[in-house]
Amino acid sequence: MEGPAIAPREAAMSIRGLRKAFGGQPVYSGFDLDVRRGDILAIFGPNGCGKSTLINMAAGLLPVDGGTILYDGRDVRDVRVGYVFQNYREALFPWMRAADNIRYPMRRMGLPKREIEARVERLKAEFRVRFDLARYPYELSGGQQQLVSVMRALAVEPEVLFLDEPFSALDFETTLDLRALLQDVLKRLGVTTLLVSHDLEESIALADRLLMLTRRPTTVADDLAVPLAWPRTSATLSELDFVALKRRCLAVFEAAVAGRPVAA
Ligand SMILES: Nc1ncnc2c1ncn2[C@@H]1O[C@H](COP(=O)(O)OP(=O)(O)OP(=O)(O)O)[C@@H](O)[C@H]1O
Repeated sequence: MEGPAIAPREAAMSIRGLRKAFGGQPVYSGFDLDVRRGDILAIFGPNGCGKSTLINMAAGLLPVDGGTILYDGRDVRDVRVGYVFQNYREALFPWMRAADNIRYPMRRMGLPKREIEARVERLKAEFRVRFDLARYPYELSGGQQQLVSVMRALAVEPEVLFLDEPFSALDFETTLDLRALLQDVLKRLGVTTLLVSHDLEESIALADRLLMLTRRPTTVADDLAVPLAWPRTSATLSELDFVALKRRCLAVFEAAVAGRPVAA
């Protein structure tokens, strides 16, 4: 029997009653969140409100103190995840050539060599890579290294992708290039993505949905759909809908930083 023409977009990720504290100071105390399959969710909020903590727990890198984080009912250990760290300099294995960095998680998965090479070639084409992947990370620019990190994260064909400040260590030109490539690939693959960014414009430009957080103990200050057409280009940033969204987000952010309620 054939499946439905349009796949149902039920919750891919479901967080219920999440609790986390550091040194007795609560970061999350009873936090809930649902993320639909294929959505790009940007998480934005004041410094230290717990954005990295949230995606690290969701990615299974950090234990929760209480509550559940499930992916269609599955624990994160049973889900293929990709993770791109902020600091590309520390994220890649320096003793491995770029291509071997990308192959590494696929080798760990036990994929056949032929499949590994096919995926490397596919990623090279997807990201229009023109530099030599036989080089070592130190022989590549920052943007090229971060691109290799992104390719490595996608090589496992993740069900969920976590991006923690993926562009923050890059110059503006490289950021724009990598952002454009990434949105293109993510939208085509339809991979559920959680993005932490300190840049409000970037968060809006890349997201289907923007989650604004409060100061600790962290709650949701606002949860906005970003119904702007894809692809989003530099022209998108001056469109009226974009500017209106940004204005609203700024008001929410200022209220969150000041610890006061947001005006309706
Ligand atoms: N391993 C840890 N031990 C103790 N405190 C921690 C630890 N990790 C995070 N924290 C604290 O928990 C809070 C949330 O940290 P987190 O890095 O998640 O915030 P963030 O919103 O990502 O911050 P930023 O905007 O500065 O990147 C901060 O106050 C931080 O100091």
